[in-house]
Amino acid sequence: MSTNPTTDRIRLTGLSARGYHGALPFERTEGQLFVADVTLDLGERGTAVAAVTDTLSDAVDYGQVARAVVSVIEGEPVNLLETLAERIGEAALGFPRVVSVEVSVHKPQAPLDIAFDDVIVTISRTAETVVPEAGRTGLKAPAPVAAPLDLPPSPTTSQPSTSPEAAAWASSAESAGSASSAGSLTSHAASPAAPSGFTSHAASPAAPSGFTSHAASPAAPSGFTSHAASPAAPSGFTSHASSPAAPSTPSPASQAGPSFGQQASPAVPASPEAPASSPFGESGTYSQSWDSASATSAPAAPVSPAVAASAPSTPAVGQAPSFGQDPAPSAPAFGQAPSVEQAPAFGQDQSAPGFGQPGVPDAPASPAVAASAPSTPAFGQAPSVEQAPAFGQDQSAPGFGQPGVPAAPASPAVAASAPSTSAPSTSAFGQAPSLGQPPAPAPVPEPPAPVDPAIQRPASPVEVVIALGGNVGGVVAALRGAVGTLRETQGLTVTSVAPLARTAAAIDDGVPEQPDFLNTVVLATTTLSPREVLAVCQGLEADAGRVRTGPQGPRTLDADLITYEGVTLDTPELVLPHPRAAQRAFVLVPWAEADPFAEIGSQSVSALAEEAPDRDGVRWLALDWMDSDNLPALPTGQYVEPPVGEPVSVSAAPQPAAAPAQPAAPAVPDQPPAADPLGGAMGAGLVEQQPFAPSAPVDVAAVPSPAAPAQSLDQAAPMDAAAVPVPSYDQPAAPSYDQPAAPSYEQPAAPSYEQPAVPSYEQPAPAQPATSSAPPASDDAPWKAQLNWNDIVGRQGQGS
Ligand SMILES: Nc1ncnc2c1ncn2[C@@H]1O[C@H](COP(=O)(O)OP(=O)(O)OP(=O)(O)O)[C@@H](O)[C@H]1O
Ligand SMILES: Nc1nc2c(c(=O)[nH]1)N=C(CO)CN2
Repeated sequence: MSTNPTTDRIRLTGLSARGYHGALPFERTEGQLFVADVTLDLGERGTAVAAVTDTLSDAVDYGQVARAVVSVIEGEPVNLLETLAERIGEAALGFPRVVSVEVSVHKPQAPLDIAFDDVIVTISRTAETVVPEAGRTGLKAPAPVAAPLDLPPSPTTSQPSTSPEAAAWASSAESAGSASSAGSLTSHAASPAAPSGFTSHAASPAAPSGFTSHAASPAAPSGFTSHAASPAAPSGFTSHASSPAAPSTPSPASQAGPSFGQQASPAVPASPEAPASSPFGESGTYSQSWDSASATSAPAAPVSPAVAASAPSTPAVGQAPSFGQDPAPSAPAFGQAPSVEQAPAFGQDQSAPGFGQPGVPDAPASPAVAASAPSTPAFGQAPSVEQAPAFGQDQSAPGFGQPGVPAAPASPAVAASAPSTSAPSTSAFGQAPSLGQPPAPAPVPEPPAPVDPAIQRPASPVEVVIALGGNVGGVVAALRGAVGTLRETQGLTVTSVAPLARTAAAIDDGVPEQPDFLNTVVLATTTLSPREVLAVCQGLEADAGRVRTGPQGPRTLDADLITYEGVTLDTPELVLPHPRAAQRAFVLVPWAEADPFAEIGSQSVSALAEEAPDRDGVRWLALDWMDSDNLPALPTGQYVEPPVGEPVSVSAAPQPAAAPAQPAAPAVPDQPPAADPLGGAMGAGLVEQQPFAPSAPVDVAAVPSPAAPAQSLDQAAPMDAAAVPVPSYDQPAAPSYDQPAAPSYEQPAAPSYEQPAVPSYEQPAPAQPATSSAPPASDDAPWKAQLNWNDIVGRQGQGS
């Protein structure tokens, strides 16, 4: 790296946000996680002054750097990681005292069709080497976060320049000015929230000659003049933007031209696709209804759709909506700042790796995901964060600061509320207000502490539901591993593990067919915040080496947070309850098994399960799949279309389901991987099904062993044995699971039958031969092995 190890440096790692970068169309519409590590080289003794004065304005405010980086990630989409890294480098170099920078950009969810941990592009740049991109003329050093974002000055406030925020503003201004390198620096800094007529006189005495700021934001009210725009750009830099992506990334909100005091913050590089294109970006509100956990709940002021959608990139505070709009001091407008949620994260030490996810470094498992995803600075930004750990939550909630659980988001949200509630006589940065700043600001009525339910930890454990599924690779192992990890995750207690369900892939029309899934649901209680639980889920996926080839492509492990007790949420990062869970039998069926009285959105999970469009795709359930040594040899079994016209009245109830075969069923056990029975490729297993012998059809797969019997969802349903030609165990052609010949994923012994090399999902083996009564598996979808129709569960035993 070009940063010099002998010089002073600041490192920010795991800065995470959702971006829409990539060359593939779905990457532009769906977005994905990007993580940045940034090392700022401050030169020799670059921190010395700050260390002596202990004053933020003499330091590089890493909170602002973090926000700037996230703004770039959430900003204008680019094709390449290289470009993204370059822009982040530009943003970082835009800060005073930063002489060079190393940037690593991670794309852990990159659309590769093989398992991988991460894709990382690392660049090193110095101020001199930053090259403006074509089409970005004049944007050499985008002001990372325009200082005005710190300031919610109000035109209706009698003493705008003396508010705490103004003090912070002035502080920032001074910081920027004093830090500015010699030379003319013109900053056309956007000022998203600057109120009409507001003029900042916070010019720094140290501001270099020629430093001129033009508030260029479309939302910047006329009359606003800032002499303290962005943090100083390096020598020779001319900044025309307050935010890297702002000028070229019109967000719906910005285009809507919200007036000052309203929710949207146009100058912020809102995620280009959010809200319109974000899969979860639909307009909506989030609200929270903590029961016992609402120690510091904000007035659940609904967030406007625009805000909710663009929350992560909306510098709420700076908007000063409450000041401009609501004369009431209690200004619930503060409560609407989804930003609040986010601010704290940046004030925190982001260096801590993921929590509860040992071995999953930066990306999804990192608390940074939960903590830093949003870029919205709240209330005076970082300073607040560092002040008040309040939050009213149990900061000692297990899960942090414990072995394997780095203490990262220790006081995540907290501080959000601090700024204006803390001593107003002190600048928001906690600095002595004497450093060229205006006099101590007059006390401003305390707004209610804003609370973002996404990052709020409950005071006492709440129930959560996590759905797990996968259809590529060693899914059984992945699912077991995920449950094991959840059990070990501090702050989370697994209370129940649902049966394992084999389910047909529920995918939209037009999406290529893919192997059946194995799905389950984990019930737990937690003291983690919703975002933290989401981060845990994403860590599970990373642990499993999640493979994704597209939005609905097969995956090694998908872990979704289905419900979090008492919280509804609609943000790009997290929607609660999960927006599609109520229509997904592959979630509802196992969930209902684990908790027959469960509800989602006040509806019975059991009832919804029966109505779900993919209900017929639930092929069987295995109860003790976590511990059983007798899982079906075929994790996804055989697929046999139900006999047409034949009344089927079979359930997979324990007894009949244990009957392993029907005569008509093909004998096609999968080959378990010889070396790693649990880690074998599930997809491969699906495509490599081979008959023992055409003359000895065996239905091994689709039927759980007696030890792990298929579980009828409708056990009360009478079984019409007569209508079901279910062979007995005595049938010689139907080997039981006790038979050594029956391969099992639990039985490492290599199967005796000969198999070709294990094909991969991408390289399917030849289709299985059909039996007399079963339709042949198609060549183009060999995993779609025939389903034993008596393995379909529920529906009064009717297969479909
Ligand atoms: N309740 C939630 N649980 C999990 N992820 C969520 C949730 N709400 C929003 N998300 C976001 O959805 C994004 C995409 O998730 P993921 O890639 O798992 O989707 P998917 O598996 O393709 O589809 P689905 O979410 O329908 O299973 C994640 O980055 C995450 O931030
Ligand atoms: N059967 C099944 N189908 C799916 C599943 C899943 O887990 N099981 N997950 C999906 C996206 O997460 C899409 N479709």
